[in-house]
Amino acid sequence: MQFTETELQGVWVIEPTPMLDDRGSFTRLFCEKEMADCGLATRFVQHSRAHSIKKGTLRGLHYQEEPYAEVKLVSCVRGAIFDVVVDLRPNSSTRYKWLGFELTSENMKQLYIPAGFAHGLQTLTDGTEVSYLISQFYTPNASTGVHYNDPTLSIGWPLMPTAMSERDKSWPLIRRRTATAS
Ligand SMILES: Cc1cn([C@H]2C[C@H](O)[C@@H](COP(=O)(O)OP(=O)(O)O[C@H]3O[C@@H](C)C(=O)[C@@H](O)[C@H]3O)O2)c(=O)[nH]c1=O
Repeated sequence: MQFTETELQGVWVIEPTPMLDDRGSFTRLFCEKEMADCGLATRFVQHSRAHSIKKGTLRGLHYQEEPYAEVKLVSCVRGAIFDVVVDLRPNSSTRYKWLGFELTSENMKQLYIPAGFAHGLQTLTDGTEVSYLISQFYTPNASTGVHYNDPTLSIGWPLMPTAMSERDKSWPLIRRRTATAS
């Protein structure tokens, strides 16, 4: 496995190293030791999977408030997605910066997202399946979000959204959220 930290400190791309032979391949997707050697979390308490029917489906941008903030290890096991992380850490020099990565069943890349980030994705194919390893239990009362089209972020989504939850359409803008908090 190849671990590469991105320009957002704490966000890593993990690329597999398939071992090929006449039968096909064998690919390690998780290694506690290799993760720990990079200083990454290794304890995940839930493994979830999301199926999206249509290309262009948009989910996010989600996170859980402290003390339920999650680390996520995301991969696309069928089809392809544009996977987005947004730095929301109050004291970060890259606060409100975002990055997008193409994760596909072919490239088997995984995105490691630390606590303090919002996460979202858009499907690039029909019939997409996304896998999440998550470090915290799902806590609906702590579960919140940021609007996918927030002008503070200006995320370059690749497609017009074709399907979204009502909840995701109605997340507040960062500016409104900050004003309410202060
Ligand atoms: C996220 C989640 C949802 N649910 C339930 C709540 C609801 O009835 C149904 C669908 O939930 P949502 O609409 O929140 O699903 P979705 O919009 O796919 O939420 C996911 O979005 C991406 C971007 C993430 O980063 C994930 O962590 C997760 O938040 O599943 C759980 O039971 N456990 C979970 O961990």
